[in-house]
Amino acid sequence: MSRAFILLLDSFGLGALPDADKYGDAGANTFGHIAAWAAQEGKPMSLPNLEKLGLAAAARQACGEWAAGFHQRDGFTGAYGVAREQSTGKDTQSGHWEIAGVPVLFDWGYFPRTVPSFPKELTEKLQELAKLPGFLGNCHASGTTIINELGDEHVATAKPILYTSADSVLQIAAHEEHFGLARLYEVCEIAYELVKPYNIGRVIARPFVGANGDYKRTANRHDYAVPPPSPTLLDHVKDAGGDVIALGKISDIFAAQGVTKLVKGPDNMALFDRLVEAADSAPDHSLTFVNFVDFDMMFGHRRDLAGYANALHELDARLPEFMAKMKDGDIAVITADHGCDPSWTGSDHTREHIPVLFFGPGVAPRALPTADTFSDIGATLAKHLGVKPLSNGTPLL
Ligand SMILES: O=P(O)(O)O[C@H]1O[C@H](CO)[C@@H](O)[C@H]1O
Ligand SMILES: [Mn+2]
Ligand SMILES: [Mn+2]
Repeated sequence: MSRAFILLLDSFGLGALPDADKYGDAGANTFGHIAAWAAQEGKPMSLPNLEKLGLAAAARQACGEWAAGFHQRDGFTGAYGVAREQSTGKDTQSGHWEIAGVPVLFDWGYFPRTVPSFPKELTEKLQELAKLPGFLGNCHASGTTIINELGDEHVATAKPILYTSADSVLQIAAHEEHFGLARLYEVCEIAYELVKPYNIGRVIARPFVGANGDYKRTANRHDYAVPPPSPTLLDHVKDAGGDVIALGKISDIFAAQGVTKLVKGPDNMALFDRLVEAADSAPDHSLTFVNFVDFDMMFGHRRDLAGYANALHELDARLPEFMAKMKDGDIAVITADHGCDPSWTGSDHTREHIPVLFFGPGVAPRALPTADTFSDIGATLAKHLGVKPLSNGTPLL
């Protein structure tokens, strides 16, 4: 058997990158600040399985300090280190594509922090083509906050809520029942075509339900993402005849390029169930790639330290279940795509190192040098699977 598994904890950064000051993120540290908060609260974190793989030692490599409550110096079972981002952004697509061998070296388009945030030509055209009465929002916002602020007016007027963030995104929130889910998707498809000249990475449909100032997003989010500009690890595996199993939002992030099987799940633990199933059934020469989105969406952006810590504990507790399913010749890596420090100002991502924790029956435990690009992860897996080498990155093992 020769299979590969990528377990990506969306936003699980291990400390600011050397260039973080350019992003307003000098000193950001997703893991470090969660651990410090937990220790201060008198309930220090314990992630025995991740720590054994080298998580805490890797975090120390990134930021020079032990995370509060963590200190394992030997007895590791994984090959551990950290990686620096070569892409110019700190967004999900840049992080994932770079891991898969395609760093984003061009600049994404971003919408300014003004109100309105979107160019008039764009909103006018969208209003006309989608036959809408107008828009609400048209600003930078946190998605959960803005639906509660503007939800009543949206229901009353049928004007969708348009917003963006520090990412290269145009997000459209609308009520699933009053506005209609199919209608929201239709508006997003039109918007996806219209944002092309602005070099925007994704249009995201953000359906919600509820009434009277109390609204909640549903699991029917849909991302309309631009495809990676050149072949990624996923394409290389698929081209070599291997299965590429995308769990959670992976298929959206790669615009389905290189994906042979897509499995969604409502939350981290459901996705972990799907991962364990994939470990059982994925064929030889396959790549299984899972994105655990709750870390970012539910806790990082929401600046919820307790929720993030709890989600880490939950994931750590289930790792042995996955490990028990690994077969000879399998390799897995635990990593992330960027940071989203829940102690940081604002609600956006933070520019950080990501963890690189390789493990599996044939992986000799060791410390790895800091990787200069996330692509070293994909390059390592391409080598392991014996597929065409990636155009970026050097194998770490
Ligand atoms: O505040 P919400 O809507 O969750 O937005 C977040 O989700 C988007 C996509 O991951 C990012 O751009 C980020 O801003
Ligand atoms: Mn992300
Ligand atoms: Mn995010």
